[in-house]
Amino acid sequence: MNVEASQDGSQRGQLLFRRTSAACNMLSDKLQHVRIHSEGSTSQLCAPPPPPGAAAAGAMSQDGGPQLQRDPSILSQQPSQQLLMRGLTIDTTRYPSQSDMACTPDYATPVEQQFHVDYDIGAACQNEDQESRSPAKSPVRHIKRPRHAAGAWPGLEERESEVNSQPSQSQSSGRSQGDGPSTSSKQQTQSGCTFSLPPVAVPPRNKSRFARPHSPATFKNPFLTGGDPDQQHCINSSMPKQLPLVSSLHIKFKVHKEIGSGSFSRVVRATHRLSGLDYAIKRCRDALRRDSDRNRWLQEVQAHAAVGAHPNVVQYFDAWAEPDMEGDMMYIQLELCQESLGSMVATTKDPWRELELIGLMKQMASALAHIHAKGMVHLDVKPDNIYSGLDGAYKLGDFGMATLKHGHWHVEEGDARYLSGELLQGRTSALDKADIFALGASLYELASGSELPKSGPVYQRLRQGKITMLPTFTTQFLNVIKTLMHEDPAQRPSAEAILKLPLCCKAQLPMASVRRTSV
Ligand SMILES: Nc1ncnc2c1ncn2[C@@H]1O[C@H](COP(=O)(O)OP(=O)(O)OP(=O)(O)O)[C@@H](O)[C@H]1O
Repeated sequence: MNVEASQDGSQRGQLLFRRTSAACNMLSDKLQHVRIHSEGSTSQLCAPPPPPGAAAAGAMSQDGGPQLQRDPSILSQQPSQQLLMRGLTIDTTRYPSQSDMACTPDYATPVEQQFHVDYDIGAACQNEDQESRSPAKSPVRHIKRPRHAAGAWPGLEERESEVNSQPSQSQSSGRSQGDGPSTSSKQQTQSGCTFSLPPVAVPPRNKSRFARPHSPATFKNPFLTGGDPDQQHCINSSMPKQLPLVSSLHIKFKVHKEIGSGSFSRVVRATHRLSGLDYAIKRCRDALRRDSDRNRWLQEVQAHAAVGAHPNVVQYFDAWAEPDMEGDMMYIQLELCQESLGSMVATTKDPWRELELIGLMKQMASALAHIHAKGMVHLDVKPDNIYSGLDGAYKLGDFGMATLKHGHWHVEEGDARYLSGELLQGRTSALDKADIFALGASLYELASGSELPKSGPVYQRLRQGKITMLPTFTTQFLNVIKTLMHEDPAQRPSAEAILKLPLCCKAQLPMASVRRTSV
């Protein structure tokens, strides 16, 4: 160490700073057993005696770190075995002998101030080039330290302690003695000073401790594969369960208010945290415990997903299941719509105009034509399941009853008010026409402004296609409704045929007339 300074007291702080930096150079890099000449005497830097002697003579610095002291009386002694500085172990037995040392006298600093070492050597070593102002060329060879994220891998501490417990490498190059930045967390200086680098991120060895959970099952969607009945029921209670700490719903979405509920589900408006888009998230009312309930939900998801995108179908986006203490919570992420026509009718008493209803018929026929073309049927068409979309179109939703047109699956009965006569009799040969009957019944309900009966003579008459004439509607329109509700399913037009009816062709799509309410 080569320090030149006057004895001017104002420069002592600077000197101390320089000395500190220079000491860092020495300690981190090269030998350094330092002899200091001061006030005509020679003293040797050494470690304080180990405990219990350490308790005496201010062996510890204020922050608890050990403090190096001058001890002229031990000039002739061998250096102590270790210097302990801020957790760094400096093995002084590896130091060169005193005769190897080249030290520069320090005439400027009072003895007490010299080498009051309570700085962080590791940090100082990193800044060695910036900090040191010694005119002597620094013999430090730079040790490249890999950038890392400490603790980036679980088990890193374990790995680090493994590395640190290895025997010290011999002093030689000043470069890392390890096998590359990915494995070595210990560095040696030329002097043999050994200090630990912060741990380098390496994958854990013990993979079993970090084994991934089972991958969930991947289901075949029978609505896409043509309806192999064996594929219909796939979810069962033996699926692996892992209770999530936080529901994906709250991880992925900011949940706002509930916007609706049905017999099986609750629906909330939620904002996707990443995209900022709003969705309707449909969640089962209670955790599902029975396989039959899980499969009913799965069938709805698969049917809705298989339908794909259509401007008059509520868009399906995603679905997931989360194990719960009680069973399984199921979620479906859907296009957000305004309220359903059913609840709109209940809240606003405005009668529907013919043009509005023709527009609705046309859009629902388009949705059904799309669904039927996919070989599927909805089987739950009703005002409660028709939504006015935010884009100004009507949307058919709720595919909980959807099934295959020509499948041999069990057909569940939908809402009795919209159920066709043949389904009541258990005839399922023309399921697509049951959707057409339900559409006719829905239009008639909106036109009449009163709820359809669930039973009784009027109920039976409607199943025979006998409807009451409504004065505010044209005969042409009412005849179309009568045809849709024809007793014989074969006499009902297909969804495609409805779109070609003169009434629909004449009418402009009254998209702007979609009744809007706030979500
Ligand atoms: N995509 C959506 N956008 C806005 N609101 C929705 C949406 N889907 C459903 N809702 C609201 O949630 C309510 C319940 O939804 P849905 O009818 O699908 O549930 P459900 O349990 O299947 O009902 P159901 O009793 O007919 O079986 C609807 O009446 C509607 O008010």
